[in-house]
Amino acid sequence: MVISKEWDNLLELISDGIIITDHQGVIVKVNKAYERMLSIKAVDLVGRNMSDLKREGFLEESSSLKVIETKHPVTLIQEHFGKDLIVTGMPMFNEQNELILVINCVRDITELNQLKRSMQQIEQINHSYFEQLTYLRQREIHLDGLVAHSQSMREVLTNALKVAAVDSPVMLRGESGVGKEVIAKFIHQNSRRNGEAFIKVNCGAIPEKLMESEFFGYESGAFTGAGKGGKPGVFELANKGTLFLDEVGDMSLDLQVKLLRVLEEKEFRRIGGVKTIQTDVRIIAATHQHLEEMVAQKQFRQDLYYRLQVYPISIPPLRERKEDIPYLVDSFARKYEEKHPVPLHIDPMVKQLLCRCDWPGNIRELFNMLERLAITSNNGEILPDHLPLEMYRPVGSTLPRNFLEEVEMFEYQGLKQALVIHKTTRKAAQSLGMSQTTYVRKLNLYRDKFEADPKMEQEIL
Ligand SMILES: Nc1ncnc2c1ncn2[C@@H]1O[C@H](COP(=O)(O)OP(=O)(O)OP(=O)(O)O)[C@@H](O)[C@H]1O
Repeated sequence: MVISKEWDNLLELISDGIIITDHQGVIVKVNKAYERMLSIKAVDLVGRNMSDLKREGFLEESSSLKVIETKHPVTLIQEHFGKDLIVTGMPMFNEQNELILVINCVRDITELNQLKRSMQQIEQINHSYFEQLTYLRQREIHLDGLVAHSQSMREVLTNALKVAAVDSPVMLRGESGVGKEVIAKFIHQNSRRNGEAFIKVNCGAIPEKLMESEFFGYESGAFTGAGKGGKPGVFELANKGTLFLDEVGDMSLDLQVKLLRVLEEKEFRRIGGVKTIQTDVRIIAATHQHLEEMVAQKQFRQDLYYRLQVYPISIPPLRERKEDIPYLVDSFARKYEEKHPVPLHIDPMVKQLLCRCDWPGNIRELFNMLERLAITSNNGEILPDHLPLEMYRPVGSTLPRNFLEEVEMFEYQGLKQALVIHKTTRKAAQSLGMSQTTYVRKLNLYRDKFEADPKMEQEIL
């Protein structure tokens, strides 16, 4: 098959490499772009069969041979002489539908691939910079004493950082003492409002009658006892800053309506005042209550609930992130040392023992206990035997040494717990579904095994 002069000229104008074979795979045309791309002369290829070139290792795959085999277009990606190539082979048929030529279009995608790899590297670098940035921002606050070592708390901080970047209301959920206020401050410090006021109102602590004036302030003479010159409320004080509404579930329905109105209209009036005051505050609410149930029972307004619940963050209880405890203890010690002349040394075994407790009062309870221990310790040294008896187990003989003893210790705690609740061994045994004899035998056995001073424990029981 001979290619006409016009076609030949045309093929030389194309910037992609072109290599054409006949229906048997014999090369009939190689354009200049192909020669340049693969640094090869057309005369060395024209007249050669693709099957021979493949056999000699010139190429691994031949699109021409594949097209001849299938009679369909074929696209291959090949590495050829150190270059990444994309090759598309197209069949050409005569009027009798017989294959006469295969036209292969070859494009060098080496640079494109390099670009793709560079892009991927840049993306990876960007990602690691972002992670480092988040980490550094968290560390900065960590230096303020905020501990977030556990995975769950790191997720809380990541979410808090995300929401800090916008102005939406945040709802912090979590048991008492888990650190809702700490996270509220963290959000404020990392928001554009940092540097402006952070005002906290405990909605559960202020008598209902005073709540409205606490929120919106009053003008002089607004009511009996209103001070001269009036007083600004928290919405004025927190202007441009953040208003932290702690225990928002304790707010009266009446005040809920007023709060919702301010949030929607962004303006209010002092009690007894005529002037409308514009307000620009970011609301962070917190509660340990089940607000959804309160909404169902009409104790909390649904519209306010949706308004505040735009971005909820749940802070897990300490018992679900005990790995934070040793770091919290260190954080406490650092804070304590800032205020007291005596350095605090907390024995590592104390940290271990503290990790065994469930801390229903969460971090507040942990810190209160540490404070008590720090005060009662002689020289700032806190040792295991300073801990309350139910926490303290002398090292060695009485601490579980293996899995079986761990299980026994667990069983022993259950036996004791049942006795505390049910008062008599008969009822305790009944509650655990065992006979009184078994109960007493196990209790005595474990008591001898795990208690430093069984007599003392007896008194407690
Ligand atoms: N992640 C933390 N790192 C260090 N200290 C913390 C952390 N979380 C809480 N604390 C400390 O624990 C104590 C209780 O925290 P906070 O007052 O924020 O809890 P809360 O959930 O707001 O409690 P409540 O619901 O009773 O108001 C504070 O002394 C606080 O500094």
